[in-house]
Amino acid sequence: MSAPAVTAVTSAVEITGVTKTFTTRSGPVHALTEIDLSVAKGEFVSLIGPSGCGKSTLLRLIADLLQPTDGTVMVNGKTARQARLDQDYGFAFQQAGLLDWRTVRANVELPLQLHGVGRSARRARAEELLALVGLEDFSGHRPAQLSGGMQQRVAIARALAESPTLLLMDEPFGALDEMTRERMQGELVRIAGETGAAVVFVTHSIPEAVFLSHRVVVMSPRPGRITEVVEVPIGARTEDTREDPAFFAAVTAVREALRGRPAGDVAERLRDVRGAL
Ligand SMILES: Nc1ncnc2c1ncn2[C@@H]1O[C@H](COP(=O)(O)OP(=O)(O)OP(=O)(O)O)[C@@H](O)[C@H]1O
Repeated sequence: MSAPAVTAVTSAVEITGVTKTFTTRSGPVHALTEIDLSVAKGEFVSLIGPSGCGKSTLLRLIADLLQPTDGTVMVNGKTARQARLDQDYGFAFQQAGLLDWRTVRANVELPLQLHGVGRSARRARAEELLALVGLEDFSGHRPAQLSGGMQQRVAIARALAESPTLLLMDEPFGALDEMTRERMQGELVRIAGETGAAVVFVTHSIPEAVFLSHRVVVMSPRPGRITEVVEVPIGARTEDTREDPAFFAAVTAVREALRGRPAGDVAERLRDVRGAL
């Protein structure tokens, strides 16, 4: 008998037929219904939709912080639980969530320390990550001595500590001013590119979703479902990307989808824009 064929796992996340209903005192809350979503390795996908449509719930299902009522969530070809045990993903939230009494470097080292990595290896890894996020000169500072954007960069470095192949981010730049936010978006694109990590990113901002993502997943109000997936046909992101007609075309497509109108194909939309110029 021949050995079963070994198929390479190409998906970082594979969500199939997922429904999530919360049981509350005032009855069931149908947060998500019929969710199918696949995120390829190294792909950047944003989730966008009205408040309460289940974006954070979906992220928490991927992270195995919640279990689906129905359906399956696979991460790197394993169950979400196994992926959590294997530390396949890093998580970053709106609040940087740093420990004030630890130095910046000690914050980045924390997940490594919790998993028994030795002192010198931890330190070397933390220094490497702080350089990656441009904070090598601040490793001895306390979080309170840093700006909001710098704290968020520390949180990203910490999320990357164990070289996850998947980053789960829940509005990590939501509390930052617009200029810092744009700079952080540029940094994140670079970091994702350099580490090769797939990213699932929750945001309320259409331009942010478009700037960052290969695909933008648009969700409807409760019970949350995926109504459109908008492909963003923009190559390497640069300072000029936000002024590119392709960027505007993708922003318009996502906005239309959020309004419940068909987003259409962004490349076609772009041809129309160029034709009209
Ligand atoms: N632990 C919970 N118990 C009961 N209901 C919950 C729980 N967590 C979320 N919900 C409900 O599920 C729905 C989706 O919530 P979720 O936080 O995922 O939405 P969201 O799209 O991330 O919202 P926002 O954009 O406002 O952050 C909401 O109606 C919320 O009240």
